[in-house]
Amino acid sequence: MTLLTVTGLHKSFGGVVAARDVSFTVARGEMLAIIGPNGAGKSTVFNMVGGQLGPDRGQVLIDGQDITHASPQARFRGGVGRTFQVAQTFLSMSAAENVQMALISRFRQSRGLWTPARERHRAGAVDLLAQVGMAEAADMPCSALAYGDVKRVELAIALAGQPKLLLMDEPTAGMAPQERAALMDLTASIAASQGIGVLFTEHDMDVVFGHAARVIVLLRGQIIAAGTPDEIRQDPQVRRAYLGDSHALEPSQGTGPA
Ligand SMILES: Nc1ncnc2c1ncn2[C@@H]1O[C@H](COP(=O)(O)OP(=O)(O)OP(=O)(O)O)[C@@H](O)[C@H]1O
Repeated sequence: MTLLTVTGLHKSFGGVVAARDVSFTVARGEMLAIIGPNGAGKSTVFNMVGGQLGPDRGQVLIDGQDITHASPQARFRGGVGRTFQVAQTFLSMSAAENVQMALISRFRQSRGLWTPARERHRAGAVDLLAQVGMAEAADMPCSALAYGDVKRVELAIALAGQPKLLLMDEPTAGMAPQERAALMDLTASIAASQGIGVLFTEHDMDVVFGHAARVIVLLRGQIIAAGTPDEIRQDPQVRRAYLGDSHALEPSQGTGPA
């Protein structure tokens, strides 16, 4: 069932057309990757879905609701969540406290005002940490966690907002190959079991081909191919777009799909 519908998005910066008539959909539970060479327009499209950038024309619908001109905050309330980079996690706070902060912010108007801050949403936070395999580390400061574990906490923080659509910008940047596969396997299984659509940008082709259900390829602002990882890997136009870097489309040894 379709969750996100993007139709005819267009954006130019001066003379540069960064996105040209971009249309695609994301279904509930589906992992969709946006790829393309440097400057292809990935961030531009991603930010028009997230609300950080307004399109010149085109439309973004979530669950049939037109959010084209909604602020990032309004989109968040409408079910568009986003994972944030490690810098925005409070490293001195414990894993549980970080997730509690996200829950407090989600429920801020209504509940728990008589509960001491330390206990507020503690159970909910531990439950979310359990979903990402981090319940045991609930009371450890994030600064003491391995990088891959911080990424799991970030995923739990994003899930605290109960997103229908999760936007992940380069989710595995800076991670070791085995950690990348584990994080993306976890994301895919949570997305499938909770019916969350995931839209992600990624430079690592092992992550893309191993974990996306579908891939769209941008070149100079336009979608030149859309399909399953196998279809994309074989597509002559895609291979030409990556010319000079065609090894990028081949799986690297020992780090392929889990
Ligand atoms: N704020 C801006 N002002 C001017 N030009 C911009 C701006 N943002 C993007 N562009 C241009 O739009 C085009 C698409 O950029 P975008 O960042 O979306 O590509 P990308 O695929 O995300 O690239 P990368 O993989 O290098 O991050 C590029 O030519 C870029 O220089």
